[in-house]
Amino acid sequence: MPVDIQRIEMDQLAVWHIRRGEDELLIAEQGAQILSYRQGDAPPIIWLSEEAAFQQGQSVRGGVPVCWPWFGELARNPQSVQARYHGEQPAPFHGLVRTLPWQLREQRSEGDVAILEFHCPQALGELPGWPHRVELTLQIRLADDLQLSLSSRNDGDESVAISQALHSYFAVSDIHQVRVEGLSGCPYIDTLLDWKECQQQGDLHFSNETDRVYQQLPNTLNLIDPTWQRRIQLTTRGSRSAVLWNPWIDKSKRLSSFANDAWQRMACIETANVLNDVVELQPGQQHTLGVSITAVPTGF
Ligand SMILES: O=P(O)(O)OC[C@H]1O[C@@H](O)[C@H](O)[C@@H](O)[C@@H]1O
Repeated sequence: MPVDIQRIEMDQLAVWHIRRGEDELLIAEQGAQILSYRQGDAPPIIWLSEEAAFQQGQSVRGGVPVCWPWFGELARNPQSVQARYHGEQPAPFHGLVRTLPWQLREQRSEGDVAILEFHCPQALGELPGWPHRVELTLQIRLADDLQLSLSSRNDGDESVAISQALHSYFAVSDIHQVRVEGLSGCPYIDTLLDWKECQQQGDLHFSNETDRVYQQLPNTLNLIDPTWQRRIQLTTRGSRSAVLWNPWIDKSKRLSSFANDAWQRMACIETANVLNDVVELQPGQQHTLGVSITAVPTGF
């Protein structure tokens, strides 16, 4: 199967365009952000907003933004994560690296597998208000599945605590029709019910705004889409937590680069290390947060 890797420009952003047979993957160098992923002429697997803007210094809506070295609002993170930030500016939502220039360190194909590795030079002691040295890399491996591995190695001489997520937006036929399997029995925090602790019973169906932090997860989740006759399977590494998010009707109107009705076409399952699953790295220690994403046809 032929593999072709090319650098293109999308408005202000440098983007890597990878073709593997009929499959297509787009990755912006800024934030090492996957923008979209599709296999052949099937509907996309990773969703990109129709209103996405490709501007320097702005996170692109959709794809897989990297949230690091904290996830969401810093003040909601464990004290160990909060204590690492000493910035004068209010702490940005979802951390410090999603709008930074990352660098492509390596691109190669091994047989019919494409491998690209990005790193974030500023994480080595130059992030504003975050005076730690971490070698931060994202390896992207495109085979029959898409594998993402976000590695952090503490190159400093003090321990460092981080929360993080691969904030993946998945394309769905209709949010009302899909469900997430694999969560049953797991505890979760419902951020929309004043961060109440709850427990999942059965599969998750979306019927309202959803913004939950699931914990103690197994390493496989499935997003089942009967209309598109497929399930998207996520197999994770180095993670026991995930954020499940859909903004629904009202919040959609407040989001940047997001059509008012786009909530019907996407669902986020964000492979994470958050709350009691945050990562503490001693000097020299490394952690990899990984997810493999694959679409499996189902016969309904
Ligand atoms: O608009 P942003 O910064 O990309 O965040 C999008 C969403 O990201 C999710 O991870 C959060 O749980 C939501 O609360 C948030 O709205």
